[in-house]
Amino acid sequence: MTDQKIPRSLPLSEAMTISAQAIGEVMAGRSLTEVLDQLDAHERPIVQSLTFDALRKWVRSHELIKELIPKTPPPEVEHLLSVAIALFLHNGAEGKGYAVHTIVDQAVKACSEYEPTMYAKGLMNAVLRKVSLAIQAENEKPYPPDPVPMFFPPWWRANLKRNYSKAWQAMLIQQAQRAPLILRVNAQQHTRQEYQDLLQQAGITAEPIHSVAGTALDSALLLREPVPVADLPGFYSGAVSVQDAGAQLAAVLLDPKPGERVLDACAAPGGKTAHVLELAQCDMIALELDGERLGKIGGNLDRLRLQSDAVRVVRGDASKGAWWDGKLFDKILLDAPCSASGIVSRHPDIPFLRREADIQSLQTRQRAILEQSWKMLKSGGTLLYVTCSVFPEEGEDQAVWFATKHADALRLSAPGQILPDELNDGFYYALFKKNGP
Ligand SMILES: C[S@@+](CC[C@H](N)C(=O)[O-])C[C@H]1O[C@@H](n2cnc3c(N)ncnc32)[C@H](O)[C@@H]1O
Repeated sequence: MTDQKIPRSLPLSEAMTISAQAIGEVMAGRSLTEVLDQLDAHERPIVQSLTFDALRKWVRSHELIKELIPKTPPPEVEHLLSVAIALFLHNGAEGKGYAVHTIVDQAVKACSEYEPTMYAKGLMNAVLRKVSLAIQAENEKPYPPDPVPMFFPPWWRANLKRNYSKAWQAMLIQQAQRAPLILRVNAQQHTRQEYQDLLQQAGITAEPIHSVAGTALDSALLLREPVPVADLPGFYSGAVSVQDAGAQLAAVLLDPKPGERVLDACAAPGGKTAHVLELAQCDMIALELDGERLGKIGGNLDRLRLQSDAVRVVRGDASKGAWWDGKLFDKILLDAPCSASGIVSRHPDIPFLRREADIQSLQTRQRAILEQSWKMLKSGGTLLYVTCSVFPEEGEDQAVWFATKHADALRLSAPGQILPDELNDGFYYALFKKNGP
């Protein structure tokens, strides 16, 4: 997911109402991606942008709401307030965006257009005017009141504090920022330089990202000013994909060669499957447990023109062998189900959805998939274990557990834990070679 410029495709008041409702769904435990997937194409960019910002500024907006409204308002009003306040906060941080009176007018209009909030027009107007003054005063002070404006549950903060005593706060501040747009050029169609030239001809400025965590990247491009994907030359004929630079390490570290038998054990929506196939035409099984997500793999491969008889998308459980034909693999990419704690800047709903107990159950699932995958790997073959997590329980602890348990597992050089940064999300990478005769 990426932030787009806010296109004025929908009146702001309507977008605010939909965004407040989306926040209500997240608070009830639904994934924001799922909620956004149900919107019409013209609604999605603006609603996504408003909702992301509201979730990123949750702590600060709720401090202000608490300060100004002694009795907690009903959730519908609270969510609408958080959407409007986040717009003020982003204006303060970036010095651009909507005028104060527009935000207030549109939020009041949104209130009057939706039955459950209709009664709160006066309250909305009064609170937002006070908030705008408070934020203006705050911006004149040298330090913001809360360095981490985004909500992270206490157990999450405690975990990071324990494991990254110096970096934890900077990590959370980083994850509360808007994420840049990063592209992966399809090497089957263009070199990075060729595509950068095409972008330039279209008036879009991009710069190469040469490496992440010491691993060279040949296809990554950074767009500091995001654009809608429809404006990217050749997007619909597969010239390019949107993919974080940290995620682009997976296929590079796996290092596929033409004709090799490769398993992508947890494949949907297929971003890394596609990247592997862009690098080498291998004999690929893309395995996925979730039937709905499975459909996205084929869609991505179609758009990127990567479908062939050598590529099979299979529904199955990677922790079991029921789907497997018994033929060993040369390489296995295990992009395991995880907390997704490394990709919060692109999925700001995650801290609201995760529970502390999830970490242990994810650890158990990851181990089961690791065990089964190892059985399916040839002697001399390699397995790349990946998570988009920053919790060591899902990263280094797992790699150490695995290497200790398997005398035939040789650890090869790999980046290990990568922390979220301006250009990449947080990922974990461990590479194992199966020793054998
Ligand atoms: C981190 S995501 C994979 C992202 C994907 N590799 C990409 O780059 O687009 C993990 C995926 O594993 C799937 N999954 C979870 N448990 C699984 C299992 N036991 N077997 C196969 N897939 C599983 C999830 O449904 C999810 O789609």
